[in-house]
Amino acid sequence: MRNLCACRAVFFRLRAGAMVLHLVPRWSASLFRASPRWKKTYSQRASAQLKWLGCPRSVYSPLACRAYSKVSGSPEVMLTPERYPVQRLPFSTVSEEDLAAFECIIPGRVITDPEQLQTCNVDWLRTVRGCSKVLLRPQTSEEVSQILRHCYKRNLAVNPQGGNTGMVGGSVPVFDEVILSTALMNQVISFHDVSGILVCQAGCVLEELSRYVQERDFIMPLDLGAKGSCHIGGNVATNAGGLRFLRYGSLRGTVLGLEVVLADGTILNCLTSLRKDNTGYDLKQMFIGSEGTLGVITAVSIVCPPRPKAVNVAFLGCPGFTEVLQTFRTCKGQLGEILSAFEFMDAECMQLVGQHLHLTNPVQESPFYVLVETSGSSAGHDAEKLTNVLEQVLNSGLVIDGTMATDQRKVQMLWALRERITEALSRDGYVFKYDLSLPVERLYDLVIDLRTRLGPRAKHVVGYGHLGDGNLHLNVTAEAFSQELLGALEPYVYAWTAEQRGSVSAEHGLGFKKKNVLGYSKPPVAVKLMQQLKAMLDPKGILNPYKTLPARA
Ligand SMILES: O=C(O)CC[C@@H](O)C(=O)O
Ligand SMILES: [Zn+2]
Repeated sequence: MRNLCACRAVFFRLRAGAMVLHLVPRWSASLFRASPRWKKTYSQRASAQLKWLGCPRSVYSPLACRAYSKVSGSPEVMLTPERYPVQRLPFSTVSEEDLAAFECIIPGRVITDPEQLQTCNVDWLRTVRGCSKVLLRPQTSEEVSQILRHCYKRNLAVNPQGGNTGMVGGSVPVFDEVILSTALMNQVISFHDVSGILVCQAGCVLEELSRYVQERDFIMPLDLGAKGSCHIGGNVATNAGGLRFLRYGSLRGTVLGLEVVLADGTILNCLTSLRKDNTGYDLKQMFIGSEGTLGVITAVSIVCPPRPKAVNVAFLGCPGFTEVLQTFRTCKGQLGEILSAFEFMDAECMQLVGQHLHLTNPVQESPFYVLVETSGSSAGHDAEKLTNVLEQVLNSGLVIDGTMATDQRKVQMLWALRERITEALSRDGYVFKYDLSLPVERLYDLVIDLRTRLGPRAKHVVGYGHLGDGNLHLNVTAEAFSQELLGALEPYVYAWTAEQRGSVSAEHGLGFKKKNVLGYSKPPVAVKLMQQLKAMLDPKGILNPYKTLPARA
C-alpha cells in the first residue's frame, strides 16, 4: 500500500493480516465533527446557550436562525415566485393592527427589522427566498396558541421555522407568510435517567440535546450534519433520518409523544412518555413528517438509547459499487447488532471535499469509499468482530485500502469526509439535490446514467449517502441555476425512481421544491386522503402553504 497523504502517520492502516485496532468513542467526538461553518453557527448560538443554561432572558440576544451564514459578496437569491410558477393565495397581509396584537402576545419578540428578516427569508442553500415582513419568537406553547388563534381569525399565512436547515425549501416563506420561529422554545422539560426518555421544547438545538443526554450516559437517537443548528421540532416535523437511522431507526419509532398547536390555536397535548399505548389512533404520527402543514410542534417526548461504551470507525476504499454492496453484506452479516453506520461516497465526492474544504483522503484513491461504524458495549468483543470482518474484505479484494482512527480527533476526520460533502457541494456552484430511496443494488445506476445524460451541462454528478438504509443522495452541480438543466433532470429522476418503486424523498421531505412530485411515490388515493386531512385540520390552509402537498385540482 502506498503512503498517499501527509496525515497517514496519524492513522493505523489496515493491511490484510496486519491490523491494529483502536477503540474510539465517537460520541465524544461529535462536537469536533462539526464543520467550521457549522461551528461558526454554533458559536453564534452562544447567547442561546446561555439562556438554555438558565441565564436571564434579558442577556439573550435575539435572532440566530441560520445554519450557514451568507457568503459575503454572494449575489442576492432570486425571489421564489420569480423562479418557480407559484401564485400567492388570497391570505390577508400583515397590518399595523396585527403587529400590535402580536406585540401584546409576545412583547419585545416581534421582529420587523429588514436585516434580521433577510436571514430567515432565505434557505441556507440560498435557492429560495420569501419576503415576509415579520418574525415572531414565542417562548411557550400558550404563546404559539394565541398567535395562531389570531392568524387563523385574520386569515394570515404562517411559516413555522426551526433551525432553517432544510433541503427542500420547506422552512422559509414563499411569499409574505408570518415566520413563527421556535428558536426561543429551547428548554428541556424532563429527562428520566432509567428509561432515557427526554421531554423538551421544540426549539432545542439537536447538538445541545446530544450534549445534555451524553452527560447522563445516553445519546440522541438521531444525528445529522446540521446538528449545530437544527431544532428537534424541525427534525420531527421533517421526520429527519440522518446518520444513526441504521441502528436506532426512524423518529416514527423513537418519538413517544408530541405537543402540537393546531391551525386555529387549539393545543393538542399528546406529550406522553409511554412506550406502549394502543388507545385509538396514533395521532402524533400525522404530525411527524408533516413539515408544519398540519400543526406546529411545540414539544417532543423522545426515547434516547444508552451511550455505547465502544465505538469504532473504519474508512475503506472499494474498487467498484458491486464491492461496496458485498462489503455491506459482509458487515451486516458479521457485525450484526453492533453495526451502527454504513455510509458510502463516490470518488467525485472525495475530490470535492479535497478541492473545497481541503480535507485529505486518508486511503488510496478508489472509485468508492465506505465508512463503517460499530457501537457496542464490549470493547474487546467489538474490536475482534470488526478486525475479522476487515481482514476478510481486504483479503477477498472487496476493499483496496482502509484506515481506522486511533483517537477522537481522527474519528472526527474520518466522519468529516462524509458529513461535509453537502458543504463542499454548496461551494461548487448551484446544487440540484435529490434524496432517493432505491433498491440497494440499483442505488448507483442512476448516477452513472445521469453523467451520460447531462454531459458537460453539469459540473459534477455525485452519489453518496446512507447505503445501509437504501438512501442515495444524488447531487448535481452547475455554475448557476438553469431551467434547461432542471428540465433534463426532472421529471427524469423521479420517473426513474418510480420505475424502481423507490421514494422521491427518503429523508428530506417534500417542502416547496418537491411537493408536485408526491404522486411518483404515492397513489392518487393516498394523495387525495392527505389533502382531505390537511383540509380537516387546517381548513383555511394557513399553515406552511405551498408546501408538501400538490394544490388540489
Ligand atoms: O446534501 C444532501 O443532499 C444530503 C444531506 C444529508 O442528508 C446527508 O446525509 O449528508
Ligand atoms: Zn442524509
